[in-house]
Amino acid sequence: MALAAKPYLQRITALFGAEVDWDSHPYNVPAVQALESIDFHADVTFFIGENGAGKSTVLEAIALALGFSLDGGNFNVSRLNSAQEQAPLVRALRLQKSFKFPQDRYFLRAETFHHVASFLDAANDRTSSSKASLHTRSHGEAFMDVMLGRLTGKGLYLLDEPEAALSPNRQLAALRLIHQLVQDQSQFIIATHSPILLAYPNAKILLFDDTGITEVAYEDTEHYAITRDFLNHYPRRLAQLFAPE
Ligand SMILES: Nc1ncnc2c1ncn2[C@@H]1O[C@H](COP(=O)(O)OP(=O)(O)OP(=O)(O)O)[C@@H](O)[C@H]1O
Repeated sequence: MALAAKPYLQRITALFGAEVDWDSHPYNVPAVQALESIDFHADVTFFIGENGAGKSTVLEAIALALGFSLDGGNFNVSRLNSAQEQAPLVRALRLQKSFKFPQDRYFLRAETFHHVASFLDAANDRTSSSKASLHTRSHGEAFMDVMLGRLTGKGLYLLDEPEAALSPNRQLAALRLIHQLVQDQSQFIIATHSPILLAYPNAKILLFDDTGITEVAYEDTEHYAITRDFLNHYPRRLAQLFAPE
């Protein structure tokens, strides 16, 4: 049987040393405390969970361990970002990778997208569909430009809440793009709250919560259940929400 190129990132294992202070960030986050290992799906792995559950903390540590900048972007941004601050969790992570390197890599974060856009403008790296400065585009347009224009396939892509900038319609477009890139030998690891993105077929969905990190089925996620219930019954749910105590 031929060896599979994907997943490029197969597994992370956390080895915590005796020096770890479990009372301080990031080790006081329950999902980090419970982190032993994560096996990634060859196509798409999602990190989900409440705000503050630790999704970005773990995704960021993986990104840094892979050589990305904290700000995100590709490896060019990483190399030119000398102010790289090493997150402590990185030191605990061991990465198990495929024999094959991805041809493309990108760490896309809504939070720091402004910095990456500035870097790309300064480098005059305007390969986006608009060919314009990313700063003259809306947040969502610029985010979509990066996804459409810079993710070139056969890649390993880490996305942190990509939906933050995207309309529901653009989230559908992002889903289609993710599918095209998966079919072109790409792997995604995505932290998200979007019930639209989470619908990606056969993805591995990992729920971060107080008990640790567990795999869940799409229709068992709160994202699916709450959104579906609210949209189907929103007048009643609004009345319940706004009722006096
Ligand atoms: N630099 C920091 N110093 C101390 N605590 C931090 C720091 N960054 C994050 N935290 C805390 O760590 C916890 C996990 O944060 P993280 O950003 O990983 O959550 P998240 O699951 O990505 O949340 P969200 O869905 O809101 O983005 C939170 O309680 C947060 O307040």
